[in-house]
This record gives sequence, C-alpha cells and structure tokens, in this order.
Amino acid sequence: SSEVSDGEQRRWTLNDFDIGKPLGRGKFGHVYLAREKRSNHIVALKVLFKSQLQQSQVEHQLRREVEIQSHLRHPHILRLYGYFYDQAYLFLCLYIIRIYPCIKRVYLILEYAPKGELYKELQKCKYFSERRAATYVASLARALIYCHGKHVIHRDIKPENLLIGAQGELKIADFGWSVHTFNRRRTMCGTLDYLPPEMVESVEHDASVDIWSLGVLCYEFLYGVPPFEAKEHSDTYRRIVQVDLKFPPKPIVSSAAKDLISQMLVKDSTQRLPLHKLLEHPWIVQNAEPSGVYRG
Ligand SMILES: CC(C)NC(=O)[C@H]1CCC[C@H]1Nc1nc(Nc2ccc(C(=O)N(C)C3CCN(C)CC3)cc2)ncc1C(F)(F)F
Repeated sequence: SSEVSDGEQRRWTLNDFDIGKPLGRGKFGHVYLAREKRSNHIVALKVLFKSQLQQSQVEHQLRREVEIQSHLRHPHILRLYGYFYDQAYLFLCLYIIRIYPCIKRVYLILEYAPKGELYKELQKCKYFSERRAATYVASLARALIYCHGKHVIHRDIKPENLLIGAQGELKIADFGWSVHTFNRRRTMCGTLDYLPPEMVESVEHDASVDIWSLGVLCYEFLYGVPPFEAKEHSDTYRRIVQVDLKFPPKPIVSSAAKDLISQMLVKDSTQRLPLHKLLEHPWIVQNAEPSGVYRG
C-alpha cells in the first residue's frame, strides 16, 4: 500500500486500477470503489467530467482542492492520494486525419471511507446522542485545529461533506471551498505601511468561519435540523445575521451542550470560542470519546 499512500508524485492512469462498484454521485461526477493493482490498496475514484467543470468554471477550485487536500495528513481528514487526466479520444475522423480529444475526465484518487456518508446516518437516526455528537464535534475540532495551523480554512463544514471511516470515525472530505490564507505580513515584503485597513484586517474570511459552521453542525447533530432553517432563503439569511438562535423543547438537550453552541454561534467572529478552548469545554470533556471513535 506504500505505492498509493506515500504520495510519491507518480503518473497514474486508469490502467493502474481495477474499478469496483459505484459508491454514488458527487456533485461533479461519479465515485467508484477501486483497487490499485500493484499495491492492492482500496481507494475511492472520483470521476469528474472536465466539460462540466469548464462550464461551471470550478477548474481553479478543483486545482486548489487537490493542492490543499493532497498535502493534509490527519486521521479525521480524508486523504487525497493523487489525480490524473484521462483523454478519451474519438477515433480517426473519416474526412480529417486528426484525433480530437473529446471527453477529458479528471480522476481523483481518494481514501475510501467504508462506513459511508454521515448525512445519511443523521437522516436515519434523526439526531445523535450527546456522546456521539460530542465525539464527532471534538474530532472535527482537532482536524480544524490542524488545518488552521496550516493556514487552511475549510469553509464548507456540513453533514454532506463528512464521511465515516472503518472504526466509525469522521473524515472531513471535499475541500472544494477551502482556501489557503496566508498572513499578509509575510507576503507584503515586510512593510504594511501602504496597506489600507481592510487589507491589514483581512476581514472577510478567517479561520473563525469554521468555528461558526462547527457550531451549526453541533446543533444539527443534537436536534436533527440546523439552527437557522427557514422556508425561504431570505428568512434563513435574516435568522443567521440576527443570530436568531432558539433551542426547541424536544429532543431534550443538556444545558452544557446549549452553552457550547451559544459560545460558537456568536456574530462577532473574534468572540467565538477558539477551537482549543472547545476541547476543554465541560460538555466535550464529559461526553466525547477521547479516541474520536464513537462505539455506540
Ligand atoms: C464528501 C463528498 C461530498 N461525498 C462524496 O464524494 C460521496 C459521493 C458518492 C460517495 C461519496 N464519496 C465517497 N464515499 C466513500 N465511501 C462510501 C460511500 C457510500 C457508501 C454507501 O452508503 N453505499 C455504497 C450504499 C450501500 C447500500 N446501497 C443500498 C446504497 C449505497 C459506502 C461507502 N468513500 C470515499 C468517498 C470519496 F469522497 F472519496 F469520494
């Protein structure tokens, strides 16, 4: 399995893999179970149709996703081992002796998560126990601390982007919306003097966006619905900006859990509970499995 996992940048082709059953559809293509022939390593092969990528201009996003995810190594982050293009050629055209590259596909070689998609598990259970929710939230907090330490923000933490590993542990997948933020100081060749306030503050996205999303996720794990859900988008938008946070009477949730969520869903991003403080919160300390694995 060293072939696939030690990340050597070798030239992969489709012939390196035996393709197995389809695992489902992602947003830009199908995902198949596959086995790398030389190492017998089981992987997930995500096939993206380049044409669709071009149409929706997410090619740069895909490049960034590959660049970021291939360099991350953490037990709660899905591995991206590599990628390759595959040209499916039309045969020689009768009247023009040329070959046209017709469909260009991009294949992502990803870690296979044997227990599937978290959102399906949440739909099945309706909502999770406090121990299960706390174990998941703590493991995601550790993964995000690791990402933020590398100046990577995920920006799209939600149940659909979480998969379940062989031991029942969570894996953050789909870094399609992640960004690599760098501290302006280092990149502005030493001087800040000429930068306007908004650039020095770089107000738009900082790592605290992931703290907010993790708070929303924690609420959804415990109640089965996200906190600011509404029929119309405009209502959801208003509830978010007003932080219209309400805890329903059912299911019964501990005040410790509500306290943690209330410290994460704070409008002022600088006031949100830092992730390392989250790991010391009583609700996490009393409910999360230290191993990050929930055994039920
Ligand atoms: C994060 C991203 C947004 N999501 C995705 O990419 C999705 C899009 C489709 C699949 C998934 N992508 C992956 N899925 C797995 N494992 C997996 C998935 C589904 C099942 C499952 O329940 N069945 C097969 C069931 C078995 C029972 N039958 C009835 C229904 C399907 C079991 C294992 N490993 C790696 C990936 C990855 F990410 F590397 F591609």
